Amino acid sequence: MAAITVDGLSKSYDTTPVLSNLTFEVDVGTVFGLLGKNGAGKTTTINVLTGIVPPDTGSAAILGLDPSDDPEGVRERIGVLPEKESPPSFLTPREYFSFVGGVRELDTEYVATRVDEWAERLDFAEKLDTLCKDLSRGQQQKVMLTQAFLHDPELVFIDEPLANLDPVIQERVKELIREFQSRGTTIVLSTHHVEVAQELCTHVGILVDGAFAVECDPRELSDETLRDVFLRAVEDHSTPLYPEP
Ligand SMILES: Nc1ncnc2c1ncn2[C@@H]1O[C@H](COP(=O)(O)OP(=O)(O)OP(=O)(O)O)[C@@H](O)[C@H]1O
Repeated sequence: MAAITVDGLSKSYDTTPVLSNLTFEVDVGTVFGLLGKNGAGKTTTINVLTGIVPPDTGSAAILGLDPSDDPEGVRERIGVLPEKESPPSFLTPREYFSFVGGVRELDTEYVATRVDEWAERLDFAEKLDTLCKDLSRGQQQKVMLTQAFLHDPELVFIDEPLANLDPVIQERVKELIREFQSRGTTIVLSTHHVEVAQELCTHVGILVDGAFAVECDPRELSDETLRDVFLRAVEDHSTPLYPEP
């Protein structure tokens, strides 16, 4: 069963095309990796699928809902960790989670229990009552990851899940992603960490010129790594900065 169906999606900013007839499906319970060079359109894809940005043409179904027609309905059902997002500087993590719990109409005790569990797993319990402006970038990332999963959504979009996290916490986040996947949660992650995508993803799409140049199951690669596949797909032949005279 498909958690996400994307059909002929196109999006331009002014006259510059970013997505061109992008078509794909993500099955329920998949960890789907969205790969591509800087500016390839990964964040734009997530923004269209989460109802933040309207597409020019094409359609998408997210858990059966159209993000253009019912963006609130989509956002209720999914979790999102957007790129470059921080928790509000003027709230503590605990206050922020209570705010998110309120917006998502979650039971107060349920939120308190989930927050304690995530703070324990990601090692930020001692920072729950510190203003977010005084948290490190990694601690802010832990808070943002927690809010994305707080309501135990069926589908979660994460832009760079491991950004700013130390190697110990990176391993714990990978464990958490695997745990959620084994319970049937669908996870879409956009990342430049090709090795992490190879480790975690059950499917990847490599965006080139607005559509997937390659779609594959990285676990099935035998002769080459996902990095090799990526480099071949984007064919990045750089010229020397200082050519031989
Ligand atoms: N609001 C906007 N207005 C105009 N151009 C935009 C806007 N948002 C993104 N773009 C452009 O669209 C292209 C795709 O951007 P996007 O952020 O989707 O790429 P990305 O694959 O996520 O890149 P990165 O890996 O660098 O984060 C870029 O050229 C970017 O400059």
